[in-house]
Amino acid sequence: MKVAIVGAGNMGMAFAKSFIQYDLVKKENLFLIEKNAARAEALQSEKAGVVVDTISPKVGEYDLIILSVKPQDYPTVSEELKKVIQPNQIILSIMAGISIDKIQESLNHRIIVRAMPNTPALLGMGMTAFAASGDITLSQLKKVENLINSTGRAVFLEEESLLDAVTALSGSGPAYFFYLVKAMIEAGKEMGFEDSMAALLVKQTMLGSFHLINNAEKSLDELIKAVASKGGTTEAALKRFEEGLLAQNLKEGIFAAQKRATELSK
Ligand SMILES: NC(=O)C1=CN([C@@H]2O[C@H](COP(=O)(O)OP(=O)(O)OC[C@H]3O[C@@H](n4cnc5c(N)ncnc54)[C@H](O)[C@@H]3O)[C@@H](O)[C@H]2O)C=CC1
Ligand SMILES: O=C(O)[C@@H]1CCC=N1
Repeated sequence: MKVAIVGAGNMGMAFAKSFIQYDLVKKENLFLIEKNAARAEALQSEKAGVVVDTISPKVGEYDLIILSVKPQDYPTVSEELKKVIQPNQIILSIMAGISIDKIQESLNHRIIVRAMPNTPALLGMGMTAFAASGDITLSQLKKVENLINSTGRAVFLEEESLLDAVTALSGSGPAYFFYLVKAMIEAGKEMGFEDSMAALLVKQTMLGSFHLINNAEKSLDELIKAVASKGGTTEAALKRFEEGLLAQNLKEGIFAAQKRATELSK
């Protein structure tokens, strides 16, 4: 398959690297359109693919075009892209908040897949949800799904409107996890540990706990109960979290992310 990527930044390249790793796309068939000169030069020197800095008619030769610029940069991109796009090309957008309708209208093009990945895709451990326009064939959809599967797990959504919630939950989710880990490491340092020791204690705890969620055959409440002894230390921490409305604040943060995704589509 021949793939062009408009915006070879973090997510665009996370995708590209997985396609190459699983031999779904050959480097000579990977067209990287990257506006930032320093970034383009770095991609060039690591021989990541065929690197260019602007959208040209050559883009029309690729089976799939991935849109991975920031939503704010999309108007400029669509202006250029609509001049060169060919009717049989598949568009895969990973941009937050920009609807299939909007992409169809701005590109005057029908075949659109809209996906929301996350950064663990860098390690082939991403979580992506995707939806598609009614105009796509099953064969085209399967081709895109096969590509996304190389970046981790993928789920198809019948309802595109759920993608803003996906963005808030799994798209932004890695940042929430890093935020919690960072706060725990900081607490460790304030209690007297060296940075590296605090980080080790927290990271191994998060890793082991994640595997318990998947393997212990217990609900999250049961797992919490198994740690929190009556009158003990965990209970003291959980009580403080409840007083500070930590769970509620987390949920409200996620709802704010969903609202922002919806705003981006306007
Ligand atoms: N970073 C994340 O965790 C996730 C990001 N996304 C979406 O992916 C998209 C990209 O995000 P990131 O990779 O984080 O951003 P990024 O800033 O790393 O990458 C965007 C790239 O697009 C390039 N660019 C901007 N305008 C261009 C143009 N006209 N032509 C060619 N290249 C151009 C920039 O120079 C930059 O390298 C966004 O729309 C975001 O909503 C989706 C899921 C997760
Ligand atoms: O923060 C953002 O807007 C993008 C979408 C999901 C993760 N990063």
